[in-house]
Amino acid sequence: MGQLSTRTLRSDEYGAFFDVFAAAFLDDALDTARDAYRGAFDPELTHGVFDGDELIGVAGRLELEITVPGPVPCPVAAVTAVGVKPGHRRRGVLTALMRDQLDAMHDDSTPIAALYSSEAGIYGRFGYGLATLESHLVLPRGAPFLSTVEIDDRPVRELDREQALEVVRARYPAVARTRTGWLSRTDGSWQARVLDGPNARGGLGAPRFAVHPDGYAIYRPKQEWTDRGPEHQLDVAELVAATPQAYAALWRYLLDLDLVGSVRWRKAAVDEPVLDMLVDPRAVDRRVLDGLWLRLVDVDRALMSRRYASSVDVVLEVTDRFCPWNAGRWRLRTDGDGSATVTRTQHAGHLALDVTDLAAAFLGGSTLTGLARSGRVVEHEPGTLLATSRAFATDCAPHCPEPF
Ligand SMILES: CC(=O)SCCNC(=O)CCNC(=O)[C@H](O)C(C)(C)COP(=O)(O)OP(=O)(O)OC[C@H]1O[C@@H](n2cnc3c(N)ncnc32)[C@H](O)[C@@H]1OP(=O)(O)O
Repeated sequence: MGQLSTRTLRSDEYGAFFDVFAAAFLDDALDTARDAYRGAFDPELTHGVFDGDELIGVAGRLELEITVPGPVPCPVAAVTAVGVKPGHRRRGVLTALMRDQLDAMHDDSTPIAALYSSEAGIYGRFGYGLATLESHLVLPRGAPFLSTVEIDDRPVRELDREQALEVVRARYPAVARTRTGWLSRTDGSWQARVLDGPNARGGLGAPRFAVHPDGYAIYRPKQEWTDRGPEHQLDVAELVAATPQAYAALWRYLLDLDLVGSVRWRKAAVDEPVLDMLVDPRAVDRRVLDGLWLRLVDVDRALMSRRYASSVDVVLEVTDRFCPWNAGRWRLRTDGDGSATVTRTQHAGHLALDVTDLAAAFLGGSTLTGLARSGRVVEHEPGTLLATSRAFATDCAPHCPEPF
C-alpha cells in the first residue's frame, strides 16, 4: 500500500471517480448511467483519497439550499457519492474524506451539511444527527376518504415529459418554501428526479406526470398481471400540492387509476395528510425509516439561520469530537419574531448536549425533551429544557421528499 493523500479532483478524473463510486456500491448496472451523472460531477466539490496514484475513495457534495423553520432557506452542502473501493476499507479513508470535506465547508462558511446514509451507523461519529424521518406507505387501490375530505374537482391531466417538466419546475419552489427540509433544485437534480435509463427504472416504467392546477404527482407504474387480473403498482416519486384540496385530488387520481392494485410512496412524510384522510387507517401499510442526517458545520451560524417558536435565553454546552471549533458554551437568545443570536459565553451551561443532538432537533424532527428522556441531553438549570425544546418545536414533521 502506498502513501494516502487527499485532494479535490480534476475534471479529467470523472472516469476514475465513477469507477470508485460503482465499485463501492457493488453496482454494475450503474455503468449505464455513467454519462447521465457526468453533468452532476463538480470536481472542485469532490474530494478523493489516493493510494499512491490510485483513486480509492470519493465524497462529493452539491451546493443547495434547504428550507428550515422560518421564511429564509439555509445554504446546505448535500453530501453524496461517498464510497471507498472494496479492499481499501477500514483504514481511515472515509475519515480522511470527512475531515477534508468538513474543513472545506467550515472554510467556505456553509452552515449545515446533509446526507442520506446507506448504512445508518456510519455518520454519527462525524457529527451527523438524524434530522428527519420518512414513511414508506402502501395504499390499496380505491381506499376511500372520509366524507369530510374536500377534493378540488378541477381535472388532473397527464402531460408528456417536456410539457410537464416546465409546469412542475415552476410549481415546486413555491410549495417547497412552505415546508421544512425541502431542497432547492438544479438542472442536474431535476434530471435526476426524472432519469429514465434502465438502471433508474429499477423494474418500473418511465416517469409519468399527473398535473393539477394546484399541484402535480410524478409516478412510475410497475406491471403486475396476476391470475385474478391486473394489480399494477404505482410508485410515487413525489406529490406536490399547494392546497389540501389539490393534494386530495391528486391522491384520488392515483388511487382510482384502472388496472392498479396499490400505490406506493417510499419517501412520504411521517405526518403525511393522506393518513388522516382515510376511512380505514389500517388500510395503509406504513414503515417509518431514517431520512436526512444533518451536520451543523458551524453551530452559531446554523442556529441563527432558522426561526424559533418562542423566546428563550439559554446556554448550551456542546460537545463535538470531530469539529472542535463547535465545542464549548454557546448562548442562544431568541427574540419575539423568532430570530436568534448565538454567541460564545463563559457562563455555566444550562443544557449539555452533543452536536448530533442539536442536528436532530434543528429542523424540529426530534424534541430536546425526548432526547433528554433517552439520556442524550442533560438539563443543568431546571426549566431550561422545556423552554428550549418548545422554542425548537415546529408545527409539521420535517421531511425531505427526494434522494440525492
Ligand atoms: C452520503 C452517502 O453517499 S452514504 C454512502 C456510503 N457508502 C457506502 O455505503 C458504500 C459502501 N461502503 C463504503 O464505501 C465504505 O465501507 C465506507 C465509505 C462506508 C466506509 O469507508 P472506510 O474507509 O472503511 O471508513 P473508515 O476506515 O474511515 O472508518 C471510520 C469509522 O467508521 C466505521 N465504519 C465504517 N463503515 C461503517 C459502516 N458501514 N457501518 C458502521 N460503521 C462503519 C469504522 O469501523 C470506523 O470506526 P472507528 O472510527 O470506530 O474505528
